[in-house]
Amino acid sequence: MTTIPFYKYQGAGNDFILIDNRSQNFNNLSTKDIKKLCDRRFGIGADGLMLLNSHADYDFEMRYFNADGRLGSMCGNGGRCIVAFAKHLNLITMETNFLAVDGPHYAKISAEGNWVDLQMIDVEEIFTDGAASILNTGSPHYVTQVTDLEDLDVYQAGFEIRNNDTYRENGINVNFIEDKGDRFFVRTFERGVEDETFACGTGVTAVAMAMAKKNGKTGKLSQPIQVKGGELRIDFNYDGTLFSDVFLCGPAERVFGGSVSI
Ligand SMILES: N[C@@H](CCC[C@H](N)C(=O)O)C(=O)O
Repeated sequence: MTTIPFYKYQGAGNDFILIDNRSQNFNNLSTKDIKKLCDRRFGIGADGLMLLNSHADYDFEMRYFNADGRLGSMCGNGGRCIVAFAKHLNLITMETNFLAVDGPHYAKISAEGNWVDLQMIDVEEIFTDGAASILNTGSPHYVTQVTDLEDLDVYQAGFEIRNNDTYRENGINVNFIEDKGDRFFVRTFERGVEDETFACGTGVTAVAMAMAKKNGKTGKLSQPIQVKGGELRIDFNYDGTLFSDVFLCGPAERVFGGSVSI
């Protein structure tokens, strides 16, 4: 039996188990272990689990697993939470450069310590699938506009798109948007959780980019986004071809800590 000290964090309701693995004691967690730890009835409960590893060239390395226990692609809200965790561990102060699965990331933390601006990868390619936009912001996303998002069955609609002939094999995260005038309201069905989550950081980043392109907006842009778990903001530059200087900004809070035996 292994005892694992952990912390639970959340960023706009997207929640994660954080484990300090600088000792490398938890390298061998299996898919089954991670799935159980993330289970909301038989485990701690979370949308994903992250190991914070040491790295020779960066402040730390983020290794992200989805709630199904499998290695995920980039998680934006997870990235913001692991930065807050690194600060809690006194590994960093107000700024950091760390490594994630999609490459290096820079982030800065607010003076209060519970707000993190995380730089995301530059994006150039946006494809279409009917009226939907398809893009990769570190994770693959399908972005589609709807009316009356409050009443949409996001689980059913997201499940059908994620499991259709085009996306079944590799999966995709499905984001539904309603334009509220001063902000977008977004709900996401997440691959790897296989359910709706309260927020998806790479998802809202994809939404901000897809909608800027669709609405012909260029220059230095700042897009507020409302999700089920709170408010996020995407700051970026768009020259009509490339999205650069992209920052996912929002809350990242420690909820509780403890230890668990598996
Ligand atoms: N919640 C995440 C997205 C996590 C990655 C995703 N589920 C996948 O592997 O496709 C976020 O905040 O970006």
